[in-house]
Amino acid sequence: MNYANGFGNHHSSEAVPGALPLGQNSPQRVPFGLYAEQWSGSAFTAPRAENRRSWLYRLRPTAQHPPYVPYARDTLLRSGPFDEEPASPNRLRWDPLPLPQAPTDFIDGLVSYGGNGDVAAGDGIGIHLYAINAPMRGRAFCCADGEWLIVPQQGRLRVDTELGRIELEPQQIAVLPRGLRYRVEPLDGSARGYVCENYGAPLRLPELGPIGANGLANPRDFETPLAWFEDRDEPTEVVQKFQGRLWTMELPHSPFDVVAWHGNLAPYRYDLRRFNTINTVSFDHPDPSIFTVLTAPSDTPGTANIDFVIFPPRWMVAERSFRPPWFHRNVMSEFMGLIHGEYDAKAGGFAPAGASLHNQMSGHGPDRASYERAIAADLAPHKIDGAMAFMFESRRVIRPTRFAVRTPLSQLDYDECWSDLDKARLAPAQVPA
Ligand SMILES: O=C(O)Cc1cc(O)ccc1O
Ligand SMILES: [Fe+2]
Repeated sequence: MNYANGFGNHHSSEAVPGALPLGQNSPQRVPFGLYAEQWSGSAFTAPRAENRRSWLYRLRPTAQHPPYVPYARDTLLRSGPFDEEPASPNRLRWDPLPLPQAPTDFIDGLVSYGGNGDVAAGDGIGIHLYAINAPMRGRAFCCADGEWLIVPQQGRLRVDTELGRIELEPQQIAVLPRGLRYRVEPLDGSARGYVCENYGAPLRLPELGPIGANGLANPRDFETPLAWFEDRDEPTEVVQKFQGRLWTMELPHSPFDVVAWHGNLAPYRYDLRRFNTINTVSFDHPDPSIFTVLTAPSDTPGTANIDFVIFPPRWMVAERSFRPPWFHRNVMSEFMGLIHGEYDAKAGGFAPAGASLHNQMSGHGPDRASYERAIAADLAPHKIDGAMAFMFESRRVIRPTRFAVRTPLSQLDYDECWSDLDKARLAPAQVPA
């Protein structure tokens, strides 16, 4: 298809031969009278390894637009600071987000569940779900507040972006950099999924350390779309998320008019089924960081603004071990979603398109049924198959939105999944007086 491979590469692409200037970025006269525009995703002076920018050659400069005005429709999209509700030490879990009845496109079908940090400080994340049944017709979206990691759960999407077209299906993900304009179309009538909006440093591949040069998500499996454009003089509403609010303006033409581009700031997709999962071949359940697909670092080494972690199909072979996720309290906060199947720590209640939140230091772990099953299991090699769960793990407490707290999807009985775990048995003589 129309993609170039590799993570963070410098790509060059032209939808019309001869549109891309050679040997320089900004010639006195750009071929065909196109406008050269630099799109900077990092400070000019960021070190090379962090520096991200692309040069776009387009029919009109982005600068040519009327003023933005506040977006009039009600929206459940929220941003940091998340202060609608107190942060709660309680474990939270939600039933699947239903698909809409009325026609709803991607912009209006976004519902924020929570987040942390502050868009103004460029630190933290927003967590949204989408449930949609209509294309963004005559509309484009753009987020100036952060990059968007899109995790489809149901239904294929086509994401037309300024730099090219991405097709996505469940078990694939896309990352859309800050400032990119795009429109989303469900290809199967309706679609549903999760979004992590990252206000901080962009997502990148984790270090591999002693794993070596290969493994986990391999760079060559990341796909960036090639240049594509449309020359349509039809009114298009551009909705921009800026400092936590939506703004809108209308262009008399399509904003998808980039005929050629080159650089290393670009959207990309990745198929989670390509993940080279690494796990124990001896004993004990490793820390789930071994399943990190992408990480967005913070200024504290090894402590991510957000780690995107998956729980893909894999062989469980650990000997003499409790194989599911262990009981746990974590300084990092954990928001989980399920694309399909059953998650090995939860025999019930955690459904595809549902979600859970285990915040900093809240005790969590396998429910009673999963625990009983695991301690009784015959420890023959066993394949966890037909399931794909994921986690957005963040250094800061994830504060729920009002929607998340008040929606009837919120499972008020979530604590019950641990309440009937039996007490450990000691003989009276073993207990200190
Ligand atoms: O289910 C969870 O809470 C996520 C998780 C998974 C795992 O394999 C180990 C620890 C952990 O927190
Ligand atoms: Fe956990």
